[in-house]
Amino acid sequence: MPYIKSDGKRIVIALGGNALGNTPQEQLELVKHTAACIVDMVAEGNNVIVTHGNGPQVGMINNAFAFASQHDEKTPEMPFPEAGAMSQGYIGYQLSQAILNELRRRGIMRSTANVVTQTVVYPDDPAFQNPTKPVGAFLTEEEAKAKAAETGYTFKEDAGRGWRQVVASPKPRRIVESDAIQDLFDDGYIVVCTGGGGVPVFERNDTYEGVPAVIDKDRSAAMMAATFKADMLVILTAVEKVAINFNTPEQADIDTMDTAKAQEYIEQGQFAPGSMLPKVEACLEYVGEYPQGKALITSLDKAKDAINGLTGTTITA
Ligand SMILES: Nc1ncnc2c1ncn2[C@@H]1O[C@H](COP(=O)(O)OP(=O)(O)O)[C@@H](O)[C@H]1O
Ligand SMILES: NC(=O)OP(=O)(O)O
Repeated sequence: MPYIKSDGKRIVIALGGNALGNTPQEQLELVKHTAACIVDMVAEGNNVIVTHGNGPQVGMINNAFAFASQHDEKTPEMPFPEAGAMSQGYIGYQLSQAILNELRRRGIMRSTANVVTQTVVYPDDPAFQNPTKPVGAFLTEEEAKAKAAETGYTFKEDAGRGWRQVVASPKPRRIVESDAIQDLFDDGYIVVCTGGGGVPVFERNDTYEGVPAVIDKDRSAAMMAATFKADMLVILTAVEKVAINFNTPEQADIDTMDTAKAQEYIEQGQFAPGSMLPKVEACLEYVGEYPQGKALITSLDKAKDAINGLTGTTITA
């Protein structure tokens, strides 16, 4: 399908878990709505890069192969980096297909391009000593402890929502396919890439090598937004605005915050580690690197209004 090069805003979008759901079947349905929200932004003339999480999906693939290989000698074990690449592949396929279908339905002559992406991380990253990234399903404390005893995996409580396996989440340093993504973006493609933050790789002796870890997709999205000098980083999650005193009777939504105010709230512990804190930190990394940029945290449903300044939480330098 041909595409029209647009002169609108250049936006890097990071999709949260609620845009995808937990199973491929659930996801196939949910991505129709996700695609409609993305195409709403494209229809206004914006150029978008779409990245997405993969915590539940990479955990599911990893668990499935671990279980199957234990019970069937013909099924191999699947290395964790390959499980990450598989998650990027199938999520990217479903997202891209749903976006294409929505573009066609509305008669919009734009096209998608999917890039399975690798992200360089450093071997001496302290994250490797302290796994923090939740992957896979939510378990009860009893289930998690039983699984930990059986497999040796690490499980932690995830922001009051249950127990999940955790793996290391090193800082993204460089997107290997950055030039290709930038060319596709500049040519007007809706680029679906860097899913799950990209498959983490070490770069040693001029060679890339996969690492069993999961990068925070919001951090990789922030790095791309800064690298590509995107006008906006848009982090889409389940809430319309970031709040102080979240989930208490004193909850108050934040419309805008600059770096200094955000740091003050971080020091007060206003943003939960493992959920909202890394999103705010990702926004700060982006505006720190590219102060002309605007970072936005909002919900998928409010994305179009938020990029037009009507809602969401905006974070500026
Ligand atoms: N201060 C806060 N303001 C708003 N939401 C918060 C706050 N602290 C924690 N949260 C929670 O963080 C969630 C977003 O994190 P998470 O669900 O991990 O992200 P993702 O959408 O990427 O999967 C929100 O849906 C909300 O439940
Ligand atoms: N890779 C990543 O950040 O995934 P989730 O958003 O699903 O945790």
